[in-house]
Amino acid sequence: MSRSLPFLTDTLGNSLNDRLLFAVPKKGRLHQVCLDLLQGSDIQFHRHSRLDIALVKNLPLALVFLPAADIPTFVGEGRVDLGITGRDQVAEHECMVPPTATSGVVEVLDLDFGKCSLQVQVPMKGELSKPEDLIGKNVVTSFTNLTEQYFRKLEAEQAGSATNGETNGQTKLKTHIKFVGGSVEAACALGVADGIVDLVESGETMRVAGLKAISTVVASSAILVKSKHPSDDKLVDLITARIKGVITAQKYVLCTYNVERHQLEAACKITPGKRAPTVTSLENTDWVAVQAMVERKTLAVVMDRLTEAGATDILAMKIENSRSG
Ligand SMILES: Nc1ncnc2c1ncn2[C@@H]1O[C@H](COP(=O)(O)OP(=O)(O)OP(=O)(O)O)[C@@H](O)[C@H]1O
Ligand SMILES: O=P(O)(O)OC[C@H]1O[C@H](OP(=O)(O)OP(=O)(O)O)[C@H](O)[C@@H]1O
Repeated sequence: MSRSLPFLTDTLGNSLNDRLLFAVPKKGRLHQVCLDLLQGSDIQFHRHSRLDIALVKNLPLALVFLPAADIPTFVGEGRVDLGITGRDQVAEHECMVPPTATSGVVEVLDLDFGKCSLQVQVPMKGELSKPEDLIGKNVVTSFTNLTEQYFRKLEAEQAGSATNGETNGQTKLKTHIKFVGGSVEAACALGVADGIVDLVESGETMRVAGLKAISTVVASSAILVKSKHPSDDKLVDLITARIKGVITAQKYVLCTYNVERHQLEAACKITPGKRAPTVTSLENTDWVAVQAMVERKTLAVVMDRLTEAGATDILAMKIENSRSG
């Protein structure tokens, strides 16, 4: 490990040179979920107020709190080894700074939260109904690079370009793309935009603003990313395994039930488990006890089907943590 960070060393009175640096969103939608994930992974730290760096007490690691939008830059340049951000932010960054052999981020893990889509939206009431209708008009977004790439392709396709939709950096874009840092949904009502490109999760913000989605630019979720050459590969693997364990534990529950042996095959088809269900004989009976991991979101239906298949004493238990190969 050889990184020279004199400023950070002075500010904290501690050396960061021998620590893996891990960037975490300092605010916004991903912040609290990331803190919960760190806690579940037993990454212990104390963050002084106003300070965006926290030393981890029980691992040679330091957390760096950064805006989600900046994390791909720091990780991509190898200034920070690991980070959590949205796939949308990585895509936006890579539009501007394409990865090379030595720079750019590597996706390590889909974290299964922060799910949303970057969508082209227009007023619900109005003449615009398809993305092509916005060509030559004003489009407001926080994702100017992805939006420019999207409309460049659309304009080229519409012009029947010989490049067959390939982007051409030299052609002047007809569509006017403007940046705003937040509250993008207000732009149409305020007359700044004819359409917007903004994130949609539940769709509530879009509906309340009187907008409808007409196309998807990128589907996103939170991801764990690493630099191309992290300072400590072993520690990256250890943190990845811990985070994966927490994510899996949140995604699954442990389901146990009793079933008569002649109904076991049908029951096991309902709960195949991650690898296979664990089956234990109940002493001096024709009954067996079955244990299997079940995806939390399918649990109610699985329990209904198990009951129909003759299972009884069905229990579902929260998994605190997990680890698998
Ligand atoms: N409504 C949402 N639902 C799920 N994930 C979202 C949502 N909005 C944003 N995200 C994800 O969170 C990331 C960070 O967005 P967010 O707007 O919360 O950050 P920010 O701009 O740093 O914070 P703030 O808006 O509070 O200033 C996005 O790039 C996206 O991946
Ligand atoms: O589909 P929904 O569930 O309504 O979520 C979408 C909204 O969430 C995000 O904004 P956020 O609330 O984070 O604030 P911002 O507008 O300041 O970015 C996004 O930019 C949308 O406005």
